[in-house]
Amino acid sequence: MASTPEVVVFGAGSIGCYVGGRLAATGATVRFIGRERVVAEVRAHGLHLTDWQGADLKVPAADVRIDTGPEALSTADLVLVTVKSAATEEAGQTLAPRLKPGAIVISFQNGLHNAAVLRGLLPGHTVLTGMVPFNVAAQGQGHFHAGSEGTLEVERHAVLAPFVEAFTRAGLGLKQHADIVAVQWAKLLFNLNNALNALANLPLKEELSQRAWRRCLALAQGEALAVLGRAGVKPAKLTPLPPGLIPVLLGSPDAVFGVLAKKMLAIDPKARSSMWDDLHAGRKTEVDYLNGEVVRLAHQHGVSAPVNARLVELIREAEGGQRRPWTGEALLADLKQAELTNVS
Ligand SMILES: NC(=O)C1=CN([C@@H]2O[C@H](COP(=O)(O)OP(=O)(O)OC[C@H]3O[C@@H](n4cnc5c(N)ncnc54)[C@H](OP(=O)(O)O)[C@@H]3O)[C@@H](O)[C@H]2O)C=CC1
Ligand SMILES: CC(C)(CO)C(=O)C(=O)O
Repeated sequence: MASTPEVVVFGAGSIGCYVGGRLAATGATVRFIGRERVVAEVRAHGLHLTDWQGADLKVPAADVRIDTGPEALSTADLVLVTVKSAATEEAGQTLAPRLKPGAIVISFQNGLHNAAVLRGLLPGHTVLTGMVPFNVAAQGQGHFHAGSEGTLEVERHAVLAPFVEAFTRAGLGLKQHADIVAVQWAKLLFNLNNALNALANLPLKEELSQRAWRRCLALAQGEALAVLGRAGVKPAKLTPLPPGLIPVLLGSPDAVFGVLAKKMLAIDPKARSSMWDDLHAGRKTEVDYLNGEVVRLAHQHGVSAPVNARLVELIREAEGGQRRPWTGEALLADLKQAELTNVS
């Protein structure tokens, strides 16, 4: 490995530009691979990375190495895969013939199986599961803003040692976990809100400030927790409150929630979920990799998950162009009805 390891971001979008941009702005050697639209934007404006706590970093256009082609992969020591889940297989196929021996790959994606998909396509390489806890919104003109807190998390592995300092210097952290599956499930419980946020068509903070939307999330999480219990999966504790108690907190009245869940509401007022981004841009969402995983696990264990199945159905409907103007109350009634009739 060269004295300064080379990091390549595969999938320069919100997460890729933000994480890679902060690494580049603080001295790491980073190259980006992305689509023409993002490449043109970043070449024109450079990268501007801000966060909700006031961090403000820039990489001038002349210093950003970004391309649509995969050439940068051949010299990468570490590849961060930051495409949406449906694009993981194609990403792996692009990486496979180009990575040099010993190159390491981290999947910084939501969902459960992206690293496994990459591992299957990249035998001989160490592929690690990562987790991004914070929200990033693309603001245009190369500006990416992180609207909530958290440090990057990753599966524990000795190969990470040469890279930890760069992530720390960038203010991103790189917390290593022995049980990354537990971390992924804990994150997925939060990501059950992605579908709700997309249907609400509201910023996350506004949505989570309304009890009816929180009660929808409590229903989806409660159902998922019951399925996890049945499957013997214990989600990690990523917040001061254990995962099992979060639905109770979510169900509390607005005034109580506002006081008890200050941290959960410490979100940039404009931030929305990545699923809202996808629906808004007319792209297929990751709902199958989030709520769909709860439905699949339920079926594997001989039970059903009607609330999450209904959310998958509603998001598919919205992907197909049918956008209903949901209120939290109307969706809550719909989800309770799905639970009652229990067809999933
Ligand atoms: N945004 C957020 O706040 C958070 C997102 N995440 C997760 O992080 C992952 C990435 O999300 P996000 O950054 O929002 O996604 P984006 O859609 O913003 O970024 C992914 C980018 O990769 C591009 N891409 C896909 N395939 C290729 C390819 N073969 N070659 C080059 N570029 C490619 C996409 O282009 P195109 O769309 O044209 O295919 C897109 O521009 C997801 O799993 C998401 O759930 C996790 C935490 C927070
Ligand atoms: C950070 C969070 C939970 C919400 O933005 C997310 O993961 C997403 O939008 O996909």
